[in-house]
Amino acid sequence: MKDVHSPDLPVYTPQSDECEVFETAHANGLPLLLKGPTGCGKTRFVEHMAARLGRPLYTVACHDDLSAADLIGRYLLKGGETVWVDGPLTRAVREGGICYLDEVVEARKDVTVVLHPLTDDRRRLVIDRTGEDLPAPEGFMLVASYNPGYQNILKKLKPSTRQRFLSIGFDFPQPDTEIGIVAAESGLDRARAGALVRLAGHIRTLSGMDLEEGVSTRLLIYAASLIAGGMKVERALEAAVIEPLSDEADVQQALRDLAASVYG
Ligand SMILES: Nc1ncnc2c1ncn2[C@@H]1O[C@H](COP(=O)(O)OP(=O)(O)OP(=O)(O)O)[C@@H](O)[C@H]1O
Repeated sequence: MKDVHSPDLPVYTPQSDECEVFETAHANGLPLLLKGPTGCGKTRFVEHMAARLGRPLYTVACHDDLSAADLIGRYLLKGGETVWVDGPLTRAVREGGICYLDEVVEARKDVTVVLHPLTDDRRRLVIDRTGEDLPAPEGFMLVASYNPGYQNILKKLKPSTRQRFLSIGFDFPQPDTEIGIVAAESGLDRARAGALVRLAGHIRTLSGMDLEEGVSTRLLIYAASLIAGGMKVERALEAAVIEPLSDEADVQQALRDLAASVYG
């Protein structure tokens, strides 16, 4: 395992004891589900932990067309011959790596059939097309994420799937932690990063009412990077916060008013 402070680890500031939970899950061969809003650090967390544990990481951004074959692999025609090509999940199993399924709830239903035997005590990947039945070696871990905020009734994880995973709930970091993250990622000073985080605090109290979701740490970093690069705060907020959050003129105006009250 790598030193937590090693310079080649992707930087991650913990929110709580999530690193210990991840490590223990990994040591025990248990799958982990990360729940939380977009852009709050889930992917960075997995990248950090995979590097820390010295495991290869295969990340798959799930979408509504993603099928089991996209994860497992398929036969492809190469130079007149048909050859089997492993998908990212199979590669992770063969190498004892970590497979991260981002927004797993988006994937097609046949994906669940593949995940179930991998996420209970069988820990096996069955590849019908090649007739292989691969036991997952020590080191292999399945991590999935989903955003409970914008799930609709049709797109929910079934209890039989959810209850195969340990779960960690993520949220936006505490203000002091978030200021540190925004400043470190963008190069902006802490005072100006602090103003952005204060604005975010106000905007997040609006989410659910006028906004589908509060402003992410990712967008704050974008805004901070623009400001650090010399752009005027007003223009940076317009491009990195107001336009990305809403298309509606009245909501955009409410956000501008909030910004004016913070920067007033
Ligand atoms: N705790 C943290 N430590 C360091 N950087 C962070 C942290 N949280 C967020 N970030 C920064 O915010 C950015 C967005 O985070 P990340 O991509 O991990 O979000 P996410 O939760 O995976 O989002 P999505 O669900 O949209 O994939 C990262 O690239 C990183 O710059």
